[in-house]
Amino acid sequence: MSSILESAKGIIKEARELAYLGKYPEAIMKFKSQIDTLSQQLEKNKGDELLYQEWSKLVTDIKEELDLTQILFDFTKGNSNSNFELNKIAQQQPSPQKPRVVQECPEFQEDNRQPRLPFNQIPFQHHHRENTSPRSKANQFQISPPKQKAQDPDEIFFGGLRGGNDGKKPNSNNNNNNGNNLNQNPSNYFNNNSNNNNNNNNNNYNKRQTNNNPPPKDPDVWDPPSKKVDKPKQSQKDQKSNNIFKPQAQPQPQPKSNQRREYDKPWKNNAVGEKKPTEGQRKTFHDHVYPDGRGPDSDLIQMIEREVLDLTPNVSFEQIAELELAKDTLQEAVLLPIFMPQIFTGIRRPCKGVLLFGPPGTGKTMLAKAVATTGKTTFFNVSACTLASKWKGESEKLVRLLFEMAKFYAPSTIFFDEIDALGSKRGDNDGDSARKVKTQMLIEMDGVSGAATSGEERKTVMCLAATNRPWDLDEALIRRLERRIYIPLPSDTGRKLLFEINLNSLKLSPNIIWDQLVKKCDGYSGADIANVCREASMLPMRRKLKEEGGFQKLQQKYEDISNVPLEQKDFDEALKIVNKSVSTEYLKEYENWMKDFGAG
Ligand SMILES: Nc1ncnc2c1ncn2[C@@H]1O[C@H](COP(=O)(O)OP(=O)(O)OP(=O)(O)O)[C@@H](O)[C@H]1O
Repeated sequence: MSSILESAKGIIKEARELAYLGKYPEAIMKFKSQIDTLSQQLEKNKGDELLYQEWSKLVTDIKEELDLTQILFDFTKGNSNSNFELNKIAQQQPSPQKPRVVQECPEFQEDNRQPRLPFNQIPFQHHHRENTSPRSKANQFQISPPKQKAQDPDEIFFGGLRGGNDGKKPNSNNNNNNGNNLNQNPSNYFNNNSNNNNNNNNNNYNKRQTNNNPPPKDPDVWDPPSKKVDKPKQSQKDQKSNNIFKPQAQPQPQPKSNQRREYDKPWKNNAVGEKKPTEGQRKTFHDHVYPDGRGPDSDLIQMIEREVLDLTPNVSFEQIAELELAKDTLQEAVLLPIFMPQIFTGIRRPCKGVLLFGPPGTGKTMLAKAVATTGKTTFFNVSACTLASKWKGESEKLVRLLFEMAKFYAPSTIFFDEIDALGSKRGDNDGDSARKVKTQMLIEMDGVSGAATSGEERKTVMCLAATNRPWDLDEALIRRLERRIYIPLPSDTGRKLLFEINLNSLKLSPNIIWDQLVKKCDGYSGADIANVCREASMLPMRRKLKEEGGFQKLQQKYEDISNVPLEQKDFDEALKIVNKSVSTEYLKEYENWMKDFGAG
C-alpha cells in the first residue's frame, strides 16, 4: 500500500513541476490519473482510518491543484469560461470578515458580481509572455523564479499561488487582508507587498490600467512600516493559510504540524530578558534597562551577566598565603573607600584602579576575589576574550555596558585578568577595533572614581587589573591604575604556608621534613606548589592500585585510600613530576619594572 502511495506522491510532484514550467496539459493528465488511482485505493482502505484520512487529504489537495492548473491552462489559451472553484468563490457575497471599506464600496461590489480573475496576473504566465521587462514581471509575481530560495516544486507552487508571504519581506500592510483575497484585490494573491489599505484604488482592474495608478513597486524595496498598529499583525502561518481556493468564512482546521508545536517551552521562561522579574526576585541590570523584558542590547547584557558576573567569589584573605604587603595595600586602596566613603573625598579620593603584576600563578586573581568577598562587592571577572566580539562596534559597547552594569550593582569590583591583552601599548599595528576598545576603557575608568560632589551618592566601582607583562601596558592605562603592586613568587615562609593551606584536609605522616621540602621548591609559584600537593596526594592511590591489582577492587576500599597519610617519598616523587613554571630571567624584569613604575 505504502509503495502505491509513494509512487503516487512522486507522480504528483512531477505534475507540480510540469505546472510550474507552464506545461499545463501534461500536468493535468498526471493529476487526473493520480486522482483516479488514489480514489480507487481510498475505497479499498475504508477500514483503516488513519490510512484513509491520509489518502483522502492527498486526494483533496490534488483536486485543488488540478482545478488551479486547469484554470491556468484556460487562461493561457485566452479562455475565461472556467467553471471551477474560483468562479464559485468569486461570486460569493462579501464575508463579514472583510474590512468596511470593501463591503461598502459600490464599485467594489459591482466588480464582485463578475469573477475577479487576474487576467494580467496569471501565475506562470511569465513563461509565455514576451516583451515583458524583468521589473514588471517581478511586480506581478513578487516571487520571481530565479530568486526562489526553495527549489522544491511543492514550495514554489504553493508559495506562489497561495499568496503566502515568503518570509523575506514581512508586510505590515496586510492587516486588512484577512477576508477573501479574491474578492478584494486579485493582484494581491500574487503580490503580498501591495498595500491593501488602498483597496479602493486597486480593486478595479480597468482602473489599474490608467495613468492614475501608483507607480509600479520596486520588489526589492520594502513598504514603510504601517502607522496603523492597533490591529494585531497577521502571522506568516496565518497568511499562508489564506488559501484563495477555500472560502475563508469557514475556519480551517489547524494543520497537524502546527499543533505539534503547541507545547510548553520552559527554557523560554528561563531566558534572561524574556521574563519579567517576580516580586522579591533580584532585579537585574537587564530588568532595569528594559523593564518591558527585551531591548536591543539584551543579548550583550545577558552575556555579561552570564560570563562575567561572579556572584560568589568566596575567597578570603586568610586563604592566601603571604603577600602581606599586597593585602594591606588593597585593603587601604580598595576596601576602606567602600567601608568609609565619607573619608575619601577631595584629595583623599579613592584611587581609580589597582594593578597587580607578577609571575603567573602567584595569587593575583585570588587577591582580587578576596577583595570582592571582603568588601561584599559585586565581582566582575573580565578576560580579553569576553570582550572580543567579531561584530564591529560590539566590543566597545561591551566595555560601556560592563561599566554601566558595575555602577548599577555598585559597590562593584571589576577585575581585568591579563589586562595586557586588552590594554597593550597603542601602536601603528593596532586594528581600529582594538584602539576603540582601549579608548573606551580609559574613558570608562575615568568615569568610575573621583570624589563625589556634595549630595551625590557615589557609586563605588573599583577597577583591579592583573598582568604578567606590565611592560607591555599602555602608558595611559598605567596612569589610571594608580596603585601598582608587585605580587612576587612566594618566599620560604610563603611556600610553607602554601603547603599547609593546600594539605589541610589530608592526613600527613609526621616524618615529612618540611624545611627540606620548602627548600626544594625554591622558585615555585603558588600554583606550582598547589600542583605538587595535588600530585603527591594522588601517589598513595596509585600505589594502592598497584598493590591491590585492579581498579574494581580498589573501588570498594575508597575509605582506606583517603586515610593513607602522605609520606616524604610522595612529595619527592611529586617534585620530580612538577617543575617550576616561572623562568628566573623574568623575575629580574619584574623587579626592574617595579623600581620604575611600581606604586605599592
Ligand atoms: N598566595 C597564594 N595563596 C594560596 N594559593 C595560591 C597563592 N598563589 C597561588 N595560589 C594557587 O595558585 C592558583 C592560581 O592562583 P591565581 O589564579 O590567583 O594566580 P594568578 O597570579 O592570577 O595567575 P595568572 O597570572 O596566571 O592568572 C590558585 O588557585 C591557588 O591554588
